[in-house]
Amino acid sequence: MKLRWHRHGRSAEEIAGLPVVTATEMRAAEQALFARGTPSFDVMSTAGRAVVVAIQQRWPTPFKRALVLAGPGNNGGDGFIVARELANLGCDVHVAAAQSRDLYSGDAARAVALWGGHIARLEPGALAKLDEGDCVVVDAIFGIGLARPVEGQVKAVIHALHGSPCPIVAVDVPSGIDADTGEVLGAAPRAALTVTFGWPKRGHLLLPGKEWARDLVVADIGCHDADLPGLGAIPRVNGTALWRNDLPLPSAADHKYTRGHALVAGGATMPGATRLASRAARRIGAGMLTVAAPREAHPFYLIDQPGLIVREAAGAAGLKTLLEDRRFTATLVGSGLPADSDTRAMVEAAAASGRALVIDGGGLTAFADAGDVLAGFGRADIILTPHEGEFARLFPSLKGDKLVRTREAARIAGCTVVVKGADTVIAGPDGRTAINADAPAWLATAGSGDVLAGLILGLLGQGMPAFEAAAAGVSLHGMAGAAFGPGLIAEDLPELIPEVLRLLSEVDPE
Ligand SMILES: NC(=O)C1=CN([C@@H]2O[C@H](COP(=O)(O)OP(=O)(O)OC[C@H]3O[C@@H](n4cnc5c(N)ncnc54)[C@H](OP(=O)(O)O)[C@@H]3O)[C@@H](O)[C@H]2O)[C@H](O)CC1
Ligand SMILES: [K+]
Repeated sequence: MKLRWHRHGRSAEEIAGLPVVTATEMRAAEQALFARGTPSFDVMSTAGRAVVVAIQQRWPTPFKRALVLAGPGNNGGDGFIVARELANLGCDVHVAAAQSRDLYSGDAARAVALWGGHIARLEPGALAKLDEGDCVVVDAIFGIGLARPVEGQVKAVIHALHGSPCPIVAVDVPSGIDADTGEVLGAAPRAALTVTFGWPKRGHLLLPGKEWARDLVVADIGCHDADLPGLGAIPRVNGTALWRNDLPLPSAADHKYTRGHALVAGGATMPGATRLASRAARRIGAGMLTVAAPREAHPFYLIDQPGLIVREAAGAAGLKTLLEDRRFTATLVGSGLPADSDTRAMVEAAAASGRALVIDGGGLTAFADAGDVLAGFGRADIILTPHEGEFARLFPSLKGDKLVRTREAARIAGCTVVVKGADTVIAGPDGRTAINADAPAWLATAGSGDVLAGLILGLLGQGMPAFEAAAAGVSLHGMAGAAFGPGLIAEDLPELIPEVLRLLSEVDPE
């Protein structure tokens, strides 16, 4: 039984590269599996057994008791399989169901028939069992068939679960979490572990669903990627599988110029941000790094990075002149710059130079009321790195979940878009999309975004394709944050890149 684990807040490498599907895509793949001759009830049985194996792996000491909460559909059916399997292992299993035995149909009815035990009503009273402790709760109320907000008795049960010391294992999806968007519809239990089938669902990786699902297991139930309709356009879990082959690593033939000359537009107001980005670009391998800044700002940039070049460039005209030097391979404009017309002009000058470009911070907000100008840029090697606030000001008309909005922004702008957060989404204008699953919460510190912009610049400057540079930058940023952990400040991140690259080089790229 192949189970892929993604422990919450830890590396997602085990699920990296996997398609991230919607309920509709999952159902289509399920049908393809059935069409290949696999009986649907066998798939349900495999799904139920996978939940039990995951529980055994997560909690090696068997629970004395289990309380299975079963809904009216096939998610409930899975629950009855789990109940029987746990009972066969000697666990004292109790089942509470949303409807009586005779109302079940199809595979779920077969699963109910195989459960010989008592079935209580699904109501808060059924949770009394938990008071005895040493009990696991199996949430098999709703899965990908959730069709509307949870209410009534089910809502009351979910509320009564909050604060229970007994861990909750969600079957497929925490009941009440929209599998496509990660939204909480009415109410949902906070799981300790979620076991899903085939592939991760969008709602497992997007907030808030990601926080409700917690540890995630993806169980193989016999589906193949080829069963998925429109596989090429389906988002993927970010990780080395998406960018490793394009990661620029130096060879004996390299020298500073072949490793790319990156340029960062710097100012006098927030030089710290520009310095963090510059340091990160150098740490990730840019052969040379120049900060272009007005003369009065030069002392800020000369203090701590002797290897960094500082050139005078006043505004867009100065930047334009500098970029006539064809040896510059990529530019970053915005980190540490005010959101004003000067900055906007510098972004436009950098875009007009035809060089790969990262637009961050003030460089984005400078277009707050002129999103259509950004739309005119239309180049995949122009990478926008907004956080949600900046995104909302740039694309105020876009609605829907983060994945849908980011994709649409990439399509509209014709650029690569990285919308940052605990569930960062990377989207290319060609429709390729990745969701980052393992950014540690320690990254929520000032300057962290500037480091990310610098990492992406450094990779772009070395000639890495834009989508891969963005995806790799986000991953490496997360790996550095995880490597440091508690007490992380942005200044620590660039200095951890060498360790992250060393670890990567030790991992065999199978
Ligand atoms: N994907 C796979 O490969 C497999 C999935 N399995 C499991 O099956 C579920 C999906 O089962 P499905 O029956 O389609 O849907 P659910 O069980 O998730 O829920 C649907 C039933 O729940 C009712 N419903 C939906 N929302 C609500 C609500 N807010 N309040 C009350 N009732 C609700 C819905 O009723 P309708 O009135 O809308 O018809 C349905 O009765 C999947 O998640 C997996 O766990 C297979 O077992 C294995 C293969
Ligand atoms: K569930």
